[in-house]
Amino acid sequence: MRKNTLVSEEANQFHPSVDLPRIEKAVREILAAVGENPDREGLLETPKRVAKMYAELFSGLHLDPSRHLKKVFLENYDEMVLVKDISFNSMCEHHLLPFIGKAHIGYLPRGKVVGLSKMARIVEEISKKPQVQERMTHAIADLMNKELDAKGVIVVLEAEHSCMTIRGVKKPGAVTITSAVRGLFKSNESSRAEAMALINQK
Ligand SMILES: Nc1nc2c(ncn2[C@@H]2O[C@H](COP(=O)(O)OP(=O)(O)OP(=O)(O)O)[C@@H](O)[C@H]2O)c(=O)[nH]1
Ligand SMILES: [Zn+2]
Repeated sequence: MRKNTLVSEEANQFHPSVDLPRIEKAVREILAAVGENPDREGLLETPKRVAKMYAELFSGLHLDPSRHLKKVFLENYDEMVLVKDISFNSMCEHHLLPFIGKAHIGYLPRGKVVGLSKMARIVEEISKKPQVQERMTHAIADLMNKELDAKGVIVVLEAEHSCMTIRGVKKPGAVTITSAVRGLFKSNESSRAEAMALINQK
């Protein structure tokens, strides 16, 4: 006997611990609480859609991004590798509103390099949970540093927080920039300056 009639007929393609019917119930409750009629035509499928949306936007809660950095290539290259303009969207944990921007990741390899797409994959997974930009920046830097045993890692994130643009203080265009440096990028000013110049180059 099914407990909740809102439950989707589709197979749950999300992690088994994601309780879609529970999210659907909560969304219905929010709609009612703000004074909407959750039973009107246009809103009938909304709880189901929102449940799937949250399952997708928070899918990183159930993933371990380190798995993307396990396959490395042994390469005699010890100069900087920088992937910039990796687009991301995450959800601010204070308001559950998106913050959207770009990540730039540079590292100085110590004999091991990683597939470039893997740097975008870790950004993607680390972004898919309730986040703050500072923690996300640190998480990317620490993961790169640990898994690659790099000589140095630099991570810069720039993002617009919709909790600051569509509500509250309402300042569209305000961009938050966070950075984290590890290893040589911390101790060597010219390496850090070189990376920042490349990141800022349009
Ligand atoms: N440090 C940091 N703050 C964030 C981030 N995302 C959102 N915030 C801020 O979290 C704060 C929450 O502040 P509160 O005073 O608890 O909540 P609030 O009353 O909704 O605040 P206002 O947005 O000023 O209306 C706000 O200042 C947001 O701008 C983030 O990634 N990092
Ligand atoms: Zn917020």
